[in-house]
Amino acid sequence: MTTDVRETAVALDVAIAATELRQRYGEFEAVRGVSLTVRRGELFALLGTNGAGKTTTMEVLEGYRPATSGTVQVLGIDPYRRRRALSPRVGIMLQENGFLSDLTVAETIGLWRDLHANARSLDESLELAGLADKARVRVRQLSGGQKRRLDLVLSIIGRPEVVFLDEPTTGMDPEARRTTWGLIRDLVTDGTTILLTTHYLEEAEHLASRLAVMHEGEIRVEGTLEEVVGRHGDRVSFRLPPEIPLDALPLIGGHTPGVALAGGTPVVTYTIAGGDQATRAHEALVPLFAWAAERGVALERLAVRTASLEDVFHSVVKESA
Ligand SMILES: Nc1ncnc2c1ncn2[C@@H]1O[C@H](COP(=O)(O)OP(=O)(O)OP(=O)(O)O)[C@@H](O)[C@H]1O
Repeated sequence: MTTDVRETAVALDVAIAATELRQRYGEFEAVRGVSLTVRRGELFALLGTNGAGKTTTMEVLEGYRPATSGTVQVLGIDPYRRRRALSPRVGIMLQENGFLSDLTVAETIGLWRDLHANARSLDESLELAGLADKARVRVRQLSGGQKRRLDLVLSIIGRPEVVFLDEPTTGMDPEARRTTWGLIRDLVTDGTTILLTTHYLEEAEHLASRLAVMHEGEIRVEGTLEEVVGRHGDRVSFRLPPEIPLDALPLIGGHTPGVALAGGTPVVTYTIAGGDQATRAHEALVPLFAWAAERGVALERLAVRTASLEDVFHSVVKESA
């Protein structure tokens, strides 16, 4: 099989693939064996701590640098060796934009339009950027959030099949962020494949079909939001009844509780993982209520909640500490 045939075969339903990707900067290994697959039409969110290796991973996938080891493919093509073949099909929004800040918004869009065969019109681009009234304004006079929005629109001006968005909504106010999410969702609806990095967990919750949390160069957690938080477990919590000593708290499903102070009051929390996600909280509550009834105590402020993405994120960092 020639390289091209093999590449095409892989490209049918996988848009982005990295296998055992490693990236060194001198002695420092920034990415340590990352494997991920993004299917066509999917939005995959790469989350992680500062310095986790997200941007580095993106840069290798974008073809900015060759991988130190491992393989990467975008639309079945090696993004570094065949960057020119790939570039009309890929849109890239970097963390730092490279605008010529003396140009007006319209001139900047015009410049980008000239680079693409099937570019969106100036009017559509201004509309998508929410900058219809800023066409004659110089780019340097835009706010940080407006520049991000313009940058996003420039990355999709040529209607790419795959888009890399590195922290696309940083610096945007909550309203602008919501509008931008709408734009990103529309791209996905139209079949665009998107790999996005973000520090806003809510952004991943809103947009991602699948997500991964990176830390220290590795993917530590990966899956759909439901899978990721489901694996982490449900939380059952209540105020510790004053008359109950800590060692009298029951085991629930074999788990001991954690006790932490919340506003000066000890709060008991059980993390219920494994089992049937749909019913495990219920199964945990049955023996807990029996225990409380036996002792004649009420479980004050009883709450059951599924783990949040934030819980998952913090535990990834804590496990490494
Ligand atoms: N050109 C470079 N030369 C040397 N080290 C680098 C270079 N670029 C990145 N690094 C280091 O590699 C690690 C990963 O950086 P990277 O920018 O990929 O992380 P990140 O997950 O995108 O972080 P952030 O969320 O802060 O943007 C960091 O420790 C960073 O200091």
